[in-house]
Amino acid sequence: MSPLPDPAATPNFAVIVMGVSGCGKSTLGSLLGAALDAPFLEGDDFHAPEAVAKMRAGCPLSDEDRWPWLDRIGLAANAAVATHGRTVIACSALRAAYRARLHAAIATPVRFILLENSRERLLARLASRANHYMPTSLLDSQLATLERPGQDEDALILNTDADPAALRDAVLHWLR
Ligand SMILES: Nc1ncnc2c1ncn2[C@@H]1O[C@H](COP(=O)(O)OP(=O)(O)O)[C@@H](O)[C@H]1O
Ligand SMILES: O=C(O)[C@H](O)[C@@H](O)[C@H](O)[C@H](O)COP(=O)(O)O
Repeated sequence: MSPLPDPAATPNFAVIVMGVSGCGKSTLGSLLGAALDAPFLEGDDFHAPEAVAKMRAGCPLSDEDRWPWLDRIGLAANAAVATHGRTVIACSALRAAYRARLHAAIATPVRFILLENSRERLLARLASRANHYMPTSLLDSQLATLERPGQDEDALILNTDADPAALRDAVLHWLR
């Protein structure tokens, strides 16, 4: 892998790793944050306690639950870009309207990466993940809500059968 561009000479940007629960957002996002020397923001940390309780109880979030959450992520992204010039965010961003909200909230170019896998593989990964509030029973509603980015959104789409380091390198290549 060739060296990254000089951060001082690189325009500001935000990278959002998106997709349904268990697709690998946090795993890839934290690797990308380290590789880009950028703060990594975990979208789960910005949910209201009531929203986490709702998901824990097996109830999908509504648009009304998600709008303020997306706006909080936007504010945190702007703060991270102000201090570091770039940030990497893990955020489900399942619908096109949520991605538009993030674009509107974040005052710098935003690049989306959709992570995908089969329902069976996602269920297995969710089941093997310890200490997480998200029940596997919500996967089907996540998959039903997901609107894959269209061509107009210029997103990178990756399957997470590949190992995380290979995915990280594919994203770094795409960003250049
Ligand atoms: N590329 C990958 N290959 C194998 N396992 C992965 C990969 N990405 C994530 N995982 C595993 O799948 C589970 C869900 O990943 P996670 O990053 O928490 O997903 P998300 O943040 O999208 O919910 C975790 O146990 C993680 O270790
Ligand atoms: O919009 C949503 O419904 C949530 O953001 C959801 O997509 C997210 O998946 C959960 O917060 C669980 O977190 P993980 O994605 O880390 O499983």
